[in-house]
Amino acid sequence: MTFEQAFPTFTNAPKTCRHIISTLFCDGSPWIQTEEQSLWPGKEKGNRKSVVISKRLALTGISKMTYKEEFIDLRDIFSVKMKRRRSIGQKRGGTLLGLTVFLCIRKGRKLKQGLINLHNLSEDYCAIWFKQLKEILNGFPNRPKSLKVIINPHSHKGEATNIYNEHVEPLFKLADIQTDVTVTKYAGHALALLKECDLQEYDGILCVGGDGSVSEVTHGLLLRAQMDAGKNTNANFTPVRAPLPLGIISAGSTNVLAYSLHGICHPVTAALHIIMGNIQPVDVCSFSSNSKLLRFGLSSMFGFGGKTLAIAEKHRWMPSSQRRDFAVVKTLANLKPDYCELSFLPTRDSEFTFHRDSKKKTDNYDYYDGKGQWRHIQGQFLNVSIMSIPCLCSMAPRGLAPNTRLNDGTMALIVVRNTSRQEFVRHLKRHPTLKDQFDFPFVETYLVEEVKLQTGPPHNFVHSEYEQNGEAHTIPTEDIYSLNIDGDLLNVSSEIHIRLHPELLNLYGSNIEELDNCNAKCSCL
Ligand SMILES: Nc1ncnc2c1ncn2[C@@H]1O[C@H](COP(=O)(O)OP(=O)(O)OP(=O)(O)O)[C@@H](O)[C@H]1O
Repeated sequence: MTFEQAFPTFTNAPKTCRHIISTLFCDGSPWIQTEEQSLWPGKEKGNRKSVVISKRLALTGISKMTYKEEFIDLRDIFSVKMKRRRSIGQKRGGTLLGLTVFLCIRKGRKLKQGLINLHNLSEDYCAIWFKQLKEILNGFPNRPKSLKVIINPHSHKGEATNIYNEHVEPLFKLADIQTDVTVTKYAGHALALLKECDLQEYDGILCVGGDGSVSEVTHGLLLRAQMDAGKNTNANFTPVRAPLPLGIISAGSTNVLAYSLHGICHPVTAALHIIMGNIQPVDVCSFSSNSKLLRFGLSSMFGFGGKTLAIAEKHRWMPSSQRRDFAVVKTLANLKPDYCELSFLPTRDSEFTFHRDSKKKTDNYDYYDGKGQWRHIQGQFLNVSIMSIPCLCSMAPRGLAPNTRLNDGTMALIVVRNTSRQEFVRHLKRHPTLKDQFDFPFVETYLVEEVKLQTGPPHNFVHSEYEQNGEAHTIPTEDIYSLNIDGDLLNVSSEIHIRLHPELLNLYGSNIEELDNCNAKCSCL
């Protein structure tokens, strides 16, 4: 008797489901070639494979299955559970109904949970399949068993804990991932924790929060790696890679890293990337001053970006969405350029790009005449951005730096020279549109490996005033300026040296190549 004759209801199930079930029972070798994994191997009825599989299914005694999705493969499974009927309040035992297989399903950039119910009343059959599936799941690389979770309870609208408890923790439980949760009590708590906790207990770190929290955890994790490797961070050192991958559950207002990584802010997608062990290496920058390491980070802004964050931080009492818009408007109202000297090393293996008429730059430019040579520019700048990731966010769905990638070994250096407020606003307003935000004569972009940023000639210095014998005196003090590093504010007074370190950090996630298809809308300009 064929399988179809034995179990007529099963013939209506999607072919891919039959394919999955069959692969579970190929003794010793549950795998089918890649090209066959996403589709039923034989389209024509009665071919050799389908007959073999049908026989196997007949032997297993599968009586019924339900599943709506198509095109899945074994690697999409992240959990298997025994399915039992239990009366209300009953916690153990119950009548066995079969197995439930949990799957990760991709819908565009989103990942969601799916399931297949395999109905079978035999304890013996279910025990065998359960064991075999568990073995398969344990064999997948990078899937974490234990995570250190760090939650900032104050991020954005204070929703981080809820987001974790409602959307993430149940999935981790389903996937049998152990978690050790710390809810931070003060700014800098995550950094202190990562400096001293025993990381060997964990397979990965998870940060639930906004950009500032992610930045602190990224820095903490990389700093810890340097401490463990005995690196002297006060010299021009070559950093070692972070020991554990980092997962990000976005709970902030802008969530630049989460957007750049997942293309969307969706806690379930982020959680499933972690569960499935999807790893994406990213390039990281180190920020040093006077040969002293200040910070590891992924993006930085000086000028408009730094001042906006400084104002936003001073108005933390405002709701976060209003705070950001308020800070943008206030900084625009007082728009002033800063004098700045920039030295940079263009990327060796890629042409740096100009987005303005190069003829107009002859007065300021020491033209690049070979690869690997330092270049220098100086003048009055409204904003300088240095970014090792594309920095996607709702205000810039294609990215603040769409000309770089997560791990392409380059940083984007974007320089906005002094211009009128009106022109600068035009440049900002292009970020959420499909128009090129760099196509202005006052904007220049380069792909670089290293940057030195020096600001504030004597006439720009901050002066402190005092009175002596009735006379007013001024003392020039150091020029302190605000640097926005991944949404965290850093006040600096001397030259900043920014170096790129390719693939220094592994993140749980995937690479988003099709940036232009993102439909997010601007909310602040
Ligand atoms: N318990 C805490 N109390 C106060 N500050 C905290 C606490 N935990 C973390 N922080 C700090 O809060 C800062 C901002 O956090 P985060 O970026 O997560 O929120 P946000 O600013 O609301 O989000 P976004 O940056 O997306 O607007 C971080 O720099 C972090 O160091």
